[in-house]
Formats: sequence, C-alpha cells, structure tokens
Amino acid sequence: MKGTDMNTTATPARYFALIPCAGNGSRAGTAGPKQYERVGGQPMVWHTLSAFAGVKRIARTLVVVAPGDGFFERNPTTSALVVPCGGSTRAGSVANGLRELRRAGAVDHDWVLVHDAARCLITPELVDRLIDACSGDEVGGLLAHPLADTLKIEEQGRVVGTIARGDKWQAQTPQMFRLGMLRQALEAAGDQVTDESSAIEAMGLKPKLVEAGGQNFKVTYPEDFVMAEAVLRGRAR
Ligand SMILES: Nc1ccn([C@@H]2O[C@H](COP(=O)(O)OP(=O)(O)OP(=O)(O)O)[C@@H](O)[C@H]2O)c(=O)n1
Ligand SMILES: C[C@](O)(CO)[C@H](O)COP(=O)(O)O
Repeated sequence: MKGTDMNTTATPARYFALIPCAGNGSRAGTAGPKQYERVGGQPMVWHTLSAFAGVKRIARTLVVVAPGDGFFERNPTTSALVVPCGGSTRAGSVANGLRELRRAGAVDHDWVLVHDAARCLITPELVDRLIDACSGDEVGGLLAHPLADTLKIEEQGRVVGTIARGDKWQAQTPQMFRLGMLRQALEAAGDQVTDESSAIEAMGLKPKLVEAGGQNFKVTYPEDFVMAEAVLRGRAR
C-alpha cells in the first residue's frame, strides 16, 4: 500500500497517541511492572503521559495495559483512555490498541504515534519534532539516534567481526504511521516484530529517521532507573 492512498479523504488527519504499557519488565528486576516504578517522585508512566498531554496536536491518548492491571483504577489521574487489551508481545499490544483506537473514532488516514510507556524521558518538544517532520511524508517515521559505539559480532564470548556503524541508528519511539497502513503492516508482519517501523519496512516502505538525541532512552535494565532519575533531576533545575 502507498502512503498516498491514506491521503485521499476529505477530513484532515488527526494525531492519536498509543502507549503500550502491558509489559512486565523482566529485565528491569523490579517487583512489579517497571512502568509503575517511581522515577523522579512519580510512577514512570506518569512522566510519559504528561509529555503527551503537553502536545496540543494529540487528539487522544490510548494506553494499553495488561488484562487485570488495576493501576489506573487505583490511580485515576489521567485523561487518557486506558484499555486492558495488552497482548503477549509488544506488537500484539499495539495491534490490539489500534483496534481500540478505531472503536474510539480514529480512522485509517489518522496518524498514530506509538510510544513505549517505559520511555519516560520523552518531551513534548520531541513529539512535536516528529510530527513536524513526518506529517507531510508519504510513509511516516520515527525518532532515532545515530549509534555511538563500535558494533561487535559475538560467538561464544569472543569477537568474530566488527560491523561498520556509519549507517546504523538506534530506533526510539514515538513511531508515527497512518492507522490503516500500520494495522495492515502489523497484520502481515506478525507479533514478533520489535517495533512498528520493522513492520512498515517489511512492506517495502522507508520510514523517515528523525534525530532525537540520546536522552529518550528506554528504561530496560536496573541501572537505567538511575540514569532516568539523573536526567529528570537535571531538567528540574
Ligand atoms: N506484551 C507487551 C510487552 C511490552 N509492552 C510495552 O512495550 C514497551 C517496551 O517494551 P519493553 O521495554 O521490552 O518492556 P517489557 O516487555 O515490560 O520488558 P522486558 O522485555 O524486560 O520484560 C513497554 O512500555 C512495555 O510495557 C506491552 O505493551 N505489551
Ligand atoms: C520499540 C523499541 O523501543 C524501539 O527501540 C524497541 O524495539 C522495543 O523493544 P523491546 O524488545 O520491547 O525491548
């Protein structure tokens, strides 16, 4: 499918945020899901949601949580739509969230910005940068950062090769695509793809890379909490 197929409708496209928040954070070593751990005095996902609440162009934010997750019932402080439709993989959670967005009134030519709950250092400025860079684009795109380290190939604990890094970028989120195109791409790609861009690439399309710096990292390992705290403390000064 070509991106232009999605542009032929009379109503202007709106922007929706979809936050996959249904993981359990096994690599983080926390007692519960890492997105609810406190960072900078608040549950991590609060920072994520308040960044999106600060973006005027976002019509609605939908948060995908795991079935049975009671966090938002116990802490009802967000205007986002929270739906317990999480899947067993991130891609499954995103696909289910897209279905819920349609139920909430989004249509195929609307843009969806998919963003990890665990990328809590996102800012309204970065979200706006992505929207500005991609809303005139046929395909869409993602925030990303050029790789700074040399990349090694490992076999049994030893280096067997080095990969040239000049054209390598670290994919971040949000990743922004038309709802209809993304739904089709994920359906075709299956639920093992690790980001939306991979599914779109598998359709032969080339998402746009939008430089976002290194602070928008995903809190994945225990030490990432310390770094996230430090960044938030620096911003509060
Ligand atoms: N079945 C899943 C798995 C992940 N996620 C969400 O996708 C984002 C990125 O995933 P990741 O960092 O891998 O989170 P977890 O799956 O929670 O972590 P881990 O892989 O260490 O278990 C997170 O916000 C997570 O909550 C989701 O919505 N549904
Ligand atoms: C979507 C993502 O954050 C882009 O870097 C990443 O692919 C998520 O991967 P994970 O396997 O869920 O950690």
